[in-house]
Amino acid sequence: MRPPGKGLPFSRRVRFAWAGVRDAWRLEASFRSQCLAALAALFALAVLRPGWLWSAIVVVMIALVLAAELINTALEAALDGLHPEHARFVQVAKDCAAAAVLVLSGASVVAFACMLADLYGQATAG
Ligand SMILES: Nc1ncnc2c1ncn2[C@@H]1O[C@H](COP(=O)(O)OP(=O)(O)OP(=O)(O)O)[C@@H](O)[C@H]1O
Repeated sequence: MRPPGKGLPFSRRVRFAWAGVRDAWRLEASFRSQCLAALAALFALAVLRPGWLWSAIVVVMIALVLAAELINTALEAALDGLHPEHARFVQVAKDCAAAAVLVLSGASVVAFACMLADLYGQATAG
């Protein structure tokens, strides 16, 4: 027997995914901050016009950070629901998921700084 929710039309699955984004926005202050930082970075791309390659790198980094935060939120919600009591394995799982977000956030900042350095180098060379 097919599990409920499987084989639904694409539009229904997009609605489920959008509901997940709304839940993360409602529940997680860090997701809201990351969305605002992403908007600021996209605005910077629109103003600075660093070229297709840098734009692609920045957009991919934004997507990775937001996706990692969504997975982190999903893991936290599942663990809190399934095992609300204090447990070492919950701590390890939550801390590792948070570390994944931190690693990607740090890499994003470095990539953005490299883009700015490259643009500065081009501006001062010419
Ligand atoms: N049930 C638990 N058992 C053991 N440690 C836990 C448990 N719940 C939370 N912790 C510890 O407390 C920290 C904070 O947990 P919490 O669920 O508040 O997530 P958070 O770090 O605030 O994440 P976010 O800011 O993304 O919501 C976790 O990283 C973990 O180390």
